[in-house]
Amino acid sequence: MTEDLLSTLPFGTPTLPALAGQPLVLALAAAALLFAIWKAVTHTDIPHIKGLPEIPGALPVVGHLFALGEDHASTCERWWRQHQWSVFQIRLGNTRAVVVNSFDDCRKMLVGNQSAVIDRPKLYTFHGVISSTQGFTIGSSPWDSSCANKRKAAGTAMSKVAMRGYHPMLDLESYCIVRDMQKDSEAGAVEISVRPYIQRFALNTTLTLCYGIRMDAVYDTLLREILEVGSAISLLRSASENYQDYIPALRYLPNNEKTARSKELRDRRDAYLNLLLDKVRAMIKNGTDKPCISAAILKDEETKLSGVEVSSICLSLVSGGFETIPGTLTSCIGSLSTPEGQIWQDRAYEDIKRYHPDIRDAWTNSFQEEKVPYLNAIIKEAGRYYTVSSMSLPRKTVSEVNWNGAIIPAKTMILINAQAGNHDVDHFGSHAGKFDPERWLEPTAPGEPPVERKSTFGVGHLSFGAGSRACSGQNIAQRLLYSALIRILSSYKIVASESEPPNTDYVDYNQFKTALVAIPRDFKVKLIPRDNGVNEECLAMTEERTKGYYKHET
Ligand code: HEM
Repeated sequence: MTEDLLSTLPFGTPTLPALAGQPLVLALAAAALLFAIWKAVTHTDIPHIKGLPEIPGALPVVGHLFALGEDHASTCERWWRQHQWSVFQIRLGNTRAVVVNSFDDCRKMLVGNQSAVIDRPKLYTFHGVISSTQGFTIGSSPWDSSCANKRKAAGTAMSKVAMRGYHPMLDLESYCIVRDMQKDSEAGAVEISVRPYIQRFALNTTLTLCYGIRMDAVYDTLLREILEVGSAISLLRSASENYQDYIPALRYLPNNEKTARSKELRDRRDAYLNLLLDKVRAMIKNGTDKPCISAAILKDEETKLSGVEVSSICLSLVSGGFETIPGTLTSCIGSLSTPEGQIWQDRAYEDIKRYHPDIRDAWTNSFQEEKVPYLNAIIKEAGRYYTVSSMSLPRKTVSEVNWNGAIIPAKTMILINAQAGNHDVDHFGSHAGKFDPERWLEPTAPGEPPVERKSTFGVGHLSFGAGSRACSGQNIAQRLLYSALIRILSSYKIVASESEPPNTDYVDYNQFKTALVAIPRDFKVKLIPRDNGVNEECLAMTEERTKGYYKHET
């Protein structure tokens, strides 16, 4: 065949090299094609960062997404310990991310580089579909002047000074927890699940702040709709649930279920947000509105914020607290109900009595300040141990970060593994994996009252983040946890159910590892009244005092 071909060519044609080269050219072309394909399937928004280790085993197209599994925080913690790299890079599909694990490195990244890591990444499903109507929440807004304005307005609304105006709300909502626990547990005779009461508490407080509206029933339809939609949206923000954020081709699949589900949730959320704002408008018209963020803005009293910014602030506050507070407080009660936890409860009760010798005084003066050291220690430990937002909220660099000589470029996603940092034995000691409120107390001689240990870094753990985009609701969150816990612990001794006990493992307590905020597994407790007579008296007294507050219930 080759000879036949050769015989047809004119004399002098450079036939031999061409023919000899043909397979070579084909091979080169094939290699170039393969290289181009390889480049395309391993391409990332940010090229490989020199000098920063990358976890081996990234696959084409998906990168480390499959290897990360459902529980990103625990997988990254394991990689840290296995490779001895606290800071490493991974690939989430087409997105390069830097993961930070140890306590000291998390602190150094968030505080030492706070202007560089002030941004948040934009994700296709959450930003492009779910947030297309009400604007981005503060926690998901990229850093710009609008985000700065929203953050400032939220900061003012939740400052220590503003908190004074919320005493009636804290009084009423923490009272409602005990009122309904007392009723539903038949004064301790029936085991109950505590989470629904705490969910209503968390949601009502932020709804009151934002709209001056609350719901009295634990299973109110609107309340449950807000909680259900919020939780479903939280699931759609997780990387493991949403591959289309990192593998763009998936967005174009026919019958894209994620997009359809996102649109459905967006519409349901729009419906209740509009309903709430309409209620505020109606109350303003009738002169019955309560002081709240949206009424102030609707009446154009103070700000230069746009309508979308107002919705965004209200949405941020409502979604900021409705899962984090129940996640932390429910799990905390789970740990306190164990045999060991009951000893801490007794010590807390003793400390409450030290500051409020008459328990009725703990009811009238429990929401103005956080002064009982043992309770503060329990709250800190609950925040640390149950890191409800295990991978925090993602950050993005706006400028280069020089990380021990490796240059992390602008626009790189930064993931803070708060769960790993909060259980870092190098920082919290060898018992970092144990729930122990007393780690936050100074060692004292027997018989001496508990004294809080001063923290050198914010609240002392990473659960509220840190630096330029730290949790805006941190002050109010601490006060909410405190005002609920002091009343619950002064009313009851809490004992875990034998048939449905709590799961107190700091990873496994969470039933949905893929969600942005943990949802504790269900459990039940028995409430043993400390003094039924005093409980009834405190409830009656608070019922009377809070009668006039926030009548506008749905
Ligand atoms: C136990 C309760 C809470 C926990 C554990 C928690 C945790 C967090 C975390 C980890 C962040 C991201 C911080 C960072 O990137 O460094 C955050 C941001 C935020 N939180 Fe909280 N939070 C809690 C309660 C609340 C409450 C009650 C509100 C509002 C009423 C709230 C409002 C916000 C807002 C607005 C942001 C966004 C800040 C920004 O991006 O600039 N949080 N929170």
